[in-house]
Order: sequence, then structure tokens, then C-alpha cells
Amino acid sequence: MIQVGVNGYGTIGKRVADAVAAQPDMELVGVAKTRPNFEAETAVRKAYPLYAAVPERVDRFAEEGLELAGEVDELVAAADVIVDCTPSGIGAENASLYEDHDTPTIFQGGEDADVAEVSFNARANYADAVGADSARVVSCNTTGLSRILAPLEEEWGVEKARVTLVRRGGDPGQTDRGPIDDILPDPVTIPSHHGPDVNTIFPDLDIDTLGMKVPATLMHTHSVNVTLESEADAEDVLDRFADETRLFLIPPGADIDGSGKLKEFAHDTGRPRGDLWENCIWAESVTVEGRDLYLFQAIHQESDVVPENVDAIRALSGDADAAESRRTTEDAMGVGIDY
Ligand SMILES: NC(=O)C1=CN([C@@H]2O[C@H](COP(=O)(O)OP(=O)(O)OC[C@H]3O[C@@H](n4cnc5c(N)ncnc54)[C@H](O)[C@@H]3O)[C@@H](O)[C@H]2O)C=CC1
Ligand SMILES: O=C(OP(=O)(O)O)[C@H](O)COP(=O)(O)O
Repeated sequence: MIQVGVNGYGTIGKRVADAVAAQPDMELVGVAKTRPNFEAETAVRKAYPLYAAVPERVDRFAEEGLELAGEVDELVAAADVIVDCTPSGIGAENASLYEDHDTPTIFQGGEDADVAEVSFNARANYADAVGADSARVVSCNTTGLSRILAPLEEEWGVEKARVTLVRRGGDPGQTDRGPIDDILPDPVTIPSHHGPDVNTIFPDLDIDTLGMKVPATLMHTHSVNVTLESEADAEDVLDRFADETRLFLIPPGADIDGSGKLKEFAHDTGRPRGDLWENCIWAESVTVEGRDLYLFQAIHQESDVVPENVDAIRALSGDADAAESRRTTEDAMGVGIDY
């Protein structure tokens, strides 16, 4: 059993912890939290050993009636792999703690690429992380792009990708984020950071990305144009995508017109927290003009990176079978939508 610790128990961390706890070959040794808030309370309810991320705040947990298993360095020492799910930039500050304990580490996409030996996507470059000391699971948007680019590159070759990312302003719980009544080019400079981030996974791929932010919380939406190296038709692309378990092709008859109904569908089908771990591609949007492929996809920012984190744990632990890891992850979590 791979002993896994999660440092940072927020939007991503709590989902990674649940996914780890569900795996047949992993054990969650604990989660570290800075504050005794509602998420700490739910960790205790789930019987996840709770560690204090900031030693000076230990007393605050006792004041709220929350029992601690210890402090974060004890969690790092006990873990075979630590998954850092702290806010952007804090992961890099924590790196020396993990190095001091020789504990292989997974960082998240908010960190700069140089925080880890390798940037990771389970579909595109699993092998690069096998046996590494650290990996960075690329951001939700880069994960969503990598999952479609990998099969396109393998089947037809990618001459050039152009993507406009309409990004949600903040997650549902991020009440301090915006915009609340605007549409922002964000970043206003081109390319956005997403294209270079895709290049950490596909170093030679030609891609331009443009980013915007809108007053929405549920999901990101991508407008994708990929110029393929060889001719394809839309049916071939749909057939190829249908083989990918982490892509959900929204059927035309489903009457799902946006993120709202996608999330409703997720809740109706009993998904935990209404999570959509798969890219949600509108099948009707998949269009090919010559060698130009077009499509729209929605990306659930809070959850698509979660199965990737689980696979990254196995890769760092030395399990070299990417397909087997993905299958185990998906079976344990229930990833894959058969509509
Ligand atoms: N929320 C999202 O849509 C996505 C986030 N990411 C990335 O995942 C990482 C985490 O993001 P979120 O989960 O959204 O953030 P979050 O703010 O929801 O959760 C971070 C957690 O870490 C805790 N924390 C803060 N400082 C800490 C420290 N020194 N030690 C331990 N814990 C600490 C916070 O209290 C919070 O519970 C970031 O790198 C982010 O860019 C990646 C994909 C999507
Ligand atoms: O990594 C993300 O998005 P990004 O790829 O657009 O930077 C996550 O959705 C977090 O984005 P945020 O930095 O707007 O919270």
C-alpha cells in the first residue's frame, strides 16, 4: 500500500484525499490543514487523521474541539508520497520540507513548472514521471487541453492549436473573487500562460492560447481550433474521442446547453460534490473544415485534475504501467460517463 499524505485540504486537497482513500493500493495517512474550519471538521468526520500545517496554530484546533494526529512534518515523515495542494506559490515554499524528509512530492498547477522534475498529465506523459522525486500536475485547463491533444497528435498529428479559454472568475466557494459584472481579457497579453504550460507536456507542439475571465463559478469553457497534419472527418474524431475514458461527449439529445446543466447532470447522477472529472465536449460542436478541427468543451476546474493526481502518485512510486494506473484510478473513483 502506498502511504499518501495531503498537505493543503481545500478545493483540490479534499478531493484528492477522497480519491486516494478510494484506491485499492493506497492508504491516506492524513491531511494537513492551516485552520480548524468546516473542511477540517469534515476531515475529522471522515476519520482522516488531521495534522496542523502551521505548528503555532495547534491550539486553535483544540479550541474548536478538533483532535489533531500531529504536525505537518510528522505527516510528511509518515508518507511515501505527499500531495501538496496548497495555494499557488505556497507549494514552492513547502518544497524544502519535503526534500528534508526525502518524501516524493506532487505539486499542483498553480506552481511554476520548475517546482518539480516533471510536469504531468496521465494520458500524455505518464512515463516521464515514473520514479521521479517530484511531479507537477498541470492546471485544470492544461489538463483539459492535454487530454484532447494527446489522441489528436497520435492519430493525425497537430500542425497548430489555437484555443480561447473562457475562464470562470472563481470557484463557488471563492466569495472574494470576480469579476461580478464584466468580461476581462485575462491575461490581456497573448499568449496566456496556458500555451506555454501545454508545452511542458508537449514540448514541440505549436499552440497559441488566449484567456478571458467571466462572472461564472461552475466551469471553464474552451473554444478549440486544431489544424491537423492529415485529413480527418468529424465522425473519425468523435470515434477516436469515444475511446478516451476521460472525455465525455455530450450527446445532442441530452439538452445540456452549458455548465449549469452539466453540473445538474453530475448531481443527478450522484457524483460526489457534483464533480465532473471528464472533459465535457459538445459532440455537435466537433466540426472539421479541411484539416481544421473545431470544438467547444467545458472543464470542471475543481475536479478534472483529481484522477491525474492519483496517477501521478503511482508514477512517482515507480508503477510504470500508465494504462493500468488510469484504469485502477477510474474504477475506484467511478470516472467515465457512459451516456
Ligand atoms: N481550484 C481550482 O480550480 C484549481 C486549482 N488548482 C491548483 O491547486 C492548488 C490548490 O488550489 P485550491 O485547492 O483551489 O486552493 P484552496 O485555497 O481551495 O485550498 C488550499 C488549501 O491550502 C491551505 N493552506 C494555505 N497555506 C497552507 C500551508 N502553508 N500549508 C498547508 N496548507 C495551506 C488553505 O487553508 C486551503 O485549505 C493551487 O496550485 C491551484 O492553482 C489546479 C486546478 C484547479
Ligand atoms: O489553474 C487554474 O486555472 P488556469 O489554468 O486558468 O490558471 C485553476 O482553475 C485555478 O485558476 P485560478 O488561478 O483562476 O484560481
